[in-house]
Amino acid sequence: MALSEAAIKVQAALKDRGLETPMLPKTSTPEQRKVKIEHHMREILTLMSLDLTDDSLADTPRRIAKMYVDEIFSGLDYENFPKITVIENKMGVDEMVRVQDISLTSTCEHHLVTIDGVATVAYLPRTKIIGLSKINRIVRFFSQRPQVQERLTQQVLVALQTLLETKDVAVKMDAVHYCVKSRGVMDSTSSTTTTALGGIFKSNPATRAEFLHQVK
Ligand SMILES: Nc1nc2c(ncn2[C@@H]2O[C@H](COP(=O)(O)OP(=O)(O)OP(=O)(O)O)[C@@H](O)[C@H]2O)c(=O)[nH]1
Ligand SMILES: [Zn+2]
Repeated sequence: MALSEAAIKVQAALKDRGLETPMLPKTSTPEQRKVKIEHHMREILTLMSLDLTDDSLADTPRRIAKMYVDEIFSGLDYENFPKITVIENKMGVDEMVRVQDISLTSTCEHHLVTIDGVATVAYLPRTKIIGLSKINRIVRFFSQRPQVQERLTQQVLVALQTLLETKDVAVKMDAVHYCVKSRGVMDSTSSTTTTALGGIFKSNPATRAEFLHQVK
């Protein structure tokens, strides 16, 4: 399948900025990847002494393979980049558009456990306006990769800057990392905030404050 124009542009912009997820070129189809992942998962679970003949466990390797490729890591494949609707700003909107409390579920790339949080995204329209749901979809696309929160925040910023043809975009994320909560230091109360500010959100203290303070 050919990549969409939006996917090609965003991929190039991330590469340019050194913000792309470290990835190798794909040499197999999603179906081929699932078959191989299932095989390796079977090995891993068996090594952990689980009896995969048990009816509850029997399909776990296949489920994990499907979940990785089609769901939680589907954002590694630009063929899954959302269909983007951008329209000309004919009505001359020049005030901040902000979408808040976008739910965000990602996976930490160091431990492959859940990152659970919310994102807020804002921009100042110039020549283009984007369909609101597309902002949520872009957050979701980049969340569906192994991630560090800092890179995830930056990737959403650069994707939107590219599609909206303006630097004036801001992204904030608050998330709980289960690698901190359910293992390791076992801290169940801390959360992490990251921001990525572009254009006027970075340079103008009033715009920056308007964004950061109106975010809960
Ligand atoms: N900056 C950043 N660090 C992260 C993120 N997710 C996980 N980490 C951290 O990545 C680090 C990996 O550290 P290591 O010392 O190699 O791994 P570890 O021995 O499992 O570390 P502990 O979690 O301290 O047990 C840990 O400090 C994690 O908290 C993230 O999104 N951003
Ligand atoms: Zn982790």
